Amino acid sequence: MRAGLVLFPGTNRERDMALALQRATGRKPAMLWHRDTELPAGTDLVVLPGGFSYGDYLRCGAMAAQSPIMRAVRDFAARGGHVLGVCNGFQMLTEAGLLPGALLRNASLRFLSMDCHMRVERADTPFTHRFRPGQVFRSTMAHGDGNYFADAATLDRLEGEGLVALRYATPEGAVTEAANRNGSARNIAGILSPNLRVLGLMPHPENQVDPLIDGTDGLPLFESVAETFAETA
Ligand SMILES: NC(=O)CC[C@H](N)C(=O)O
Repeated sequence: MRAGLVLFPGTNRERDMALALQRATGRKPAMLWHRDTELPAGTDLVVLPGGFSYGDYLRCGAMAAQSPIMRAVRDFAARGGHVLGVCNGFQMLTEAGLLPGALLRNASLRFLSMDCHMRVERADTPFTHRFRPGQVFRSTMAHGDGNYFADAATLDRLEGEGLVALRYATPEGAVTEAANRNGSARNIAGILSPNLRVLGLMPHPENQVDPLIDGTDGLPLFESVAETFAETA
């Protein structure tokens, strides 16, 4: 799999993300710069990693969504390309109109840096097929603006079309208010585009890809997308 990892001024999770992709695919991702106007030929997956792009000025992800490379990312997605946005990357995807809704300030108005658990709502997508349906996995949240919001009609459509990929849940898999630390609508942690090829999620699965650091709960996500492109390994 040929992955391209986009760096913006203020991105800070690119090394962890690069390592996660390398572990799953055996290949280093291409490091791309926000001023680039084209993706490398043969790119299978574009990854927008976490951080504080442009210092979170205006709104998280708002300025990144206007950067030159995002035009190429939009075109790539329109041609059916696969895109993964994690945390600040998810915020960019909503700001760029590639996913619906918005990430508002956490309900507590505090930056949250803590473990969380997610339940896999769809295990038949390019990003999740190595999980079992309903599987709960542990991850980490580290954000000030992770409170997923969309109007009721959009939420109903997302649910109706099966585009909610991940929900905050207890370790036992119960979708409760207490498990939803940032206040996201309907406990939504991650959503998909209608063609299932764009995934945005707030927690950081790239934190859990090494048994010696914090376990490997996040690895199936990267292995799923790597397997999707096994033929271009
Ligand atoms: N870890 C991140 O990507 C954080 C995203 C964004 N800067 C926020 O605080 O919400």
